[in-house]
Amino acid sequence: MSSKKIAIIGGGNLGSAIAQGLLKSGFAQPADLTVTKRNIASLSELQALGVQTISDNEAAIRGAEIIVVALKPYNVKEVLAKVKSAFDPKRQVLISVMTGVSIDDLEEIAGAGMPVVRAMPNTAIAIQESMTCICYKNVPEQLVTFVKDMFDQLGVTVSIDEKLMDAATVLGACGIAYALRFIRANIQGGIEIGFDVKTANLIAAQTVKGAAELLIREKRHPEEEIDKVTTPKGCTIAGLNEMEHQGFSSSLIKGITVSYNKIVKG
Ligand SMILES: NC(=O)C1=CN([C@@H]2O[C@H](COP(=O)(O)OP(=O)(O)OC[C@H]3O[C@@H](n4cnc5c(N)ncnc54)[C@H](O)[C@@H]3O)[C@@H](O)[C@H]2O)C=CC1
Ligand SMILES: O=C(O)[C@@H]1CCC=N1
Repeated sequence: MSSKKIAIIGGGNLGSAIAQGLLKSGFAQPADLTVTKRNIASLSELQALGVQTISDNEAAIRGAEIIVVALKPYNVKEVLAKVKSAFDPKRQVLISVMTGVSIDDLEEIAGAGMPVVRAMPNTAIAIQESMTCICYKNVPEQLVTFVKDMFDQLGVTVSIDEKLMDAATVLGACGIAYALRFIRANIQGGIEIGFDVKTANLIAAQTVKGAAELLIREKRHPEEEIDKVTTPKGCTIAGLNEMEHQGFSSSLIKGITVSYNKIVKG
């Protein structure tokens, strides 16, 4: 459990998911957590759990040692410029989960010498199942350990070079949406071949979970597992090949590169 005060600046989709994950994991107690948003009325779920929700970013930053910034990338400079004096490099660390905001930008925002972390989680952080890629600058060893511990409670972490952060955003954070769209298509197909939506949803989601677990637990390449399913002249290979004829892998690869170029080229 954390003995440090944590402020989440920007309690939107991701900021709120992080707060929920921190509480569910027991890493943070409600009294140690503050979440900010301009309109705090929509944070009633967190309020009910005992989390402090305020619109005063400056007070939240001053009162915390761990500052997680989950604002939109386009308004972070404007929002945090007003509260720059609240950052204290001697006792705080700034963790940004924002897309495309570099460590250099973050140092400019919070002041030179500020320990800075870029972390790229995904929305499964709310249920402690995030994939979180992390890089650090100027962060003392014990704070690196603290930050890693924190995200380890919220899923799986990997430390990467900052130059891979945009790629991590696409594969890990956008990846949740790609996976969900894959599941949705399975549900649509499942209904067409006879299932009601609820049953199709369960079968599609549990099947994807099982496929992912085979790779994670057994550390295998997907094709090794696919070979076990594709009976010669069988229905699996017939369906898979038709999917490839229709551009299945190609469309995913193209989508991933379009998402990536959207971040790096705008
Ligand atoms: N949603 C996702 O799956 C992921 C998002 N990200 C990044 O996280 C950041 C947040 O994304 P979302 O949560 O999706 O966006 P969001 O729009 O849901 O959250 C941003 C929040 O900041 C609040 N806000 C705006 N001005 C504020 C101010 N002056 N003071 C306090 N709060 C203020 C907004 O009301 C909003 O709730 C973005 O930079 C995004 O790139 C990163 C990984 C995954
Ligand atoms: O779509 C976006 O811009 C953000 C970044 C990663 C997930 N959502």
